[in-house]
Amino acid sequence: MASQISIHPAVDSGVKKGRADFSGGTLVCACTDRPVKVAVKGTIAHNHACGCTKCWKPQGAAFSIVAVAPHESITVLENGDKLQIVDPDALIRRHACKQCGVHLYGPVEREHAFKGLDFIHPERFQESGWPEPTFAAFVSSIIEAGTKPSDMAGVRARLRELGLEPYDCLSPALMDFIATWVARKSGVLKE
Ligand SMILES: N[C@@H](CCC(=O)N[C@@H](CSCO)C(=O)NCC(=O)O)C(=O)O
Ligand SMILES: [Zn+2]
Ligand SMILES: [Zn+2]
Repeated sequence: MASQISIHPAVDSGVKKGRADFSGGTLVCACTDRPVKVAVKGTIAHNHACGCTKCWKPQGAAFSIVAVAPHESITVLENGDKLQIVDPDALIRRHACKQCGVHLYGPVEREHAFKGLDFIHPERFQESGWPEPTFAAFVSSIIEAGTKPSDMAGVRARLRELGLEPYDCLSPALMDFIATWVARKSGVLKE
C-alpha cells in the first residue's frame, strides 16, 4: 500500500501542472516581519522532490521541492541582511533566513557540472504556475532524516502514484549530464 507519510504539502493531493508561460517571480521566506524576498527572472528547470537531509523541507514533509535557475537570474530584493550560508563547505551554498530557516537560494560556485546554477525552492514563489516536479531524487536519504527503512516501499509506491519516479541519486538525465562534464574535463570524452 502507498504510504501515509507526507511527501510534501505541495504534492500530497496530487502534482499540479505548471504554466508553460511561467517566467519567474519572487521567492519569499516564512517570516511575517521583514521577510526575505528574492527575485528569479525567467523560468526554472529540473524541478524535483529531494529526500536529502540538506535541502530545506517544510515541517512534517519527507521531501523538499527543489529546482535550479541560472545565477544571473537571482537578485536579493529585500532583507538580505537576514540571510546566512548554512554550510560554506557544501557544493550548494544554501542561503537561509536566520529567523525562519527557509532556504532562499543556493549557488554552485565550485568547478562542477552545476556551476553557475542556483538551487531554489519553487513553493516559496509568491506566484503560482511554476513548473511541477517531475521526479524524486535521493529517496533513500530520507532514512538519514528518520524515516523507517520498512516504510520505504510505501514511500516509493506513493511517489510513483504521484508520477514522481523515485531515484536514490539524481535522475538518469542529470547523472548523465554530470558524468559527461567529468568525462570532458578529464579528456576521456572528446566531443
Ligand atoms: N545522503 C546525503 C545526500 C546529500 C546530497 O548529496 N544531496 C544532493 C542533492 S541536493 C538537490 O538535489 C547534492 O547534490 N548535494 C550537494 C550539497 O548539498 O551541497 C544526505 O541526505 O545528506
Ligand atoms: Zn524568514
Ligand atoms: Zn537535496
